[in-house]
Amino acid sequence: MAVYTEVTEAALRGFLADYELGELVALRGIAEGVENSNFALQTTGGSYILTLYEKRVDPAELPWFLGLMRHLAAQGLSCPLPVAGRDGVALRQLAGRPAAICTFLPGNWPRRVRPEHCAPLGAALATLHSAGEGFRAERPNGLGPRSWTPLLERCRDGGDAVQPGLIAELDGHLSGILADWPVGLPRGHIHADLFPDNVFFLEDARGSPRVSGLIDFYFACTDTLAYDLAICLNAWCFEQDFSFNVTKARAMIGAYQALRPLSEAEIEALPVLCRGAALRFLLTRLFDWTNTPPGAMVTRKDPLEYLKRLRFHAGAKDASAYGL
Ligand SMILES: Nc1ncnc2c1ncn2[C@@H]1O[C@H](COP(=O)(O)OP(=O)(O)O)[C@@H](O)[C@H]1O
Ligand SMILES: N[C@@H](CCOP(=O)(O)O)C(=O)O
Repeated sequence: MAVYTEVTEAALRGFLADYELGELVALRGIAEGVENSNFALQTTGGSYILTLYEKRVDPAELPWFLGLMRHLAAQGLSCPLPVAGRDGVALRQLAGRPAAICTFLPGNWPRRVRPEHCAPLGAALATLHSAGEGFRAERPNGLGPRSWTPLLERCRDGGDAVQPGLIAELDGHLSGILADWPVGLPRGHIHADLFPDNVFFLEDARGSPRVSGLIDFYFACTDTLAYDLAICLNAWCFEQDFSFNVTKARAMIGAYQALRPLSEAEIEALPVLCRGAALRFLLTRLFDWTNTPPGAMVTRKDPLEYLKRLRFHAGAKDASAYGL
């Protein structure tokens, strides 16, 4: 569930009075999502998304996220555009939370990823990376390699209850990844969570999917560009039995490279970037799994799905495992 904070009609009407969006028609809570409370908002002016930022997002970072989305949208990327109130301010307060209204994007995220989704996704990722150029402010990756040791420490007590021997195995992966982690690769603003549920598609007249929008920029940060590709390889290219689908990977990387060719160093680093990306999602999922009291407002996801991915990457000798 992802409506953690309820909004009364009176509070919403008062909030909307500060915008030029017309009158309230309907507000519907959106069950999907993990981090924030999201609502589909309809006014006489159109359709929007209202987001109330919950405790896991640092309010001090919201201007950076909203600024990045505004920049990307201005570059022509289809992403939510924060809507400003009459005073020009987009980040406001509602029901005791920081809140913003963004434009509504059409399309649906793919419940089942097909190879045909992967080329448009690769192209959208490369477009996002180049659209981010020129947005001056940087945001360090709070979930980058330096965070993984303390995160694993915080999972140490409960981890082996999830799977016996898990912590020792993760200790081994973590030290290997940190030892091999590349430095000096091209950097820029990355999405850092571009999972299928954050990418909307529409089908063209011939039934081929095309990306209609990218959402959920609240993990975005300034980091290694190829690491974003590694996150997508993890999130899009494994089948339900956790076998790796190299056809999907080839399509994704090929379309990415058509817009932003990878350097030799980036290609060489791909296996360790993929290992790191798998470990990052494993650790945050494991943390939520082991540290979330029953009834808390966090949607838990299975950490072991990422252990299977991590083992695949650990066995990859070089980038040929990804079809390169
Ligand atoms: N700009 C948007 N346009 C259309 N739907 C959106 C938009 N933003 C969010 N949504 C809807 O809200 C859901 C949750 O959004 P998301 O940003 O992933 O939440 P969270 O940050 O809590 O994980 C999405 O799956 C989608 O259905
Ligand atoms: N993609 C992450 C969880 C973050 O969820 P989101 O709804 O904010 O994309 C994972 O799968 O662990």
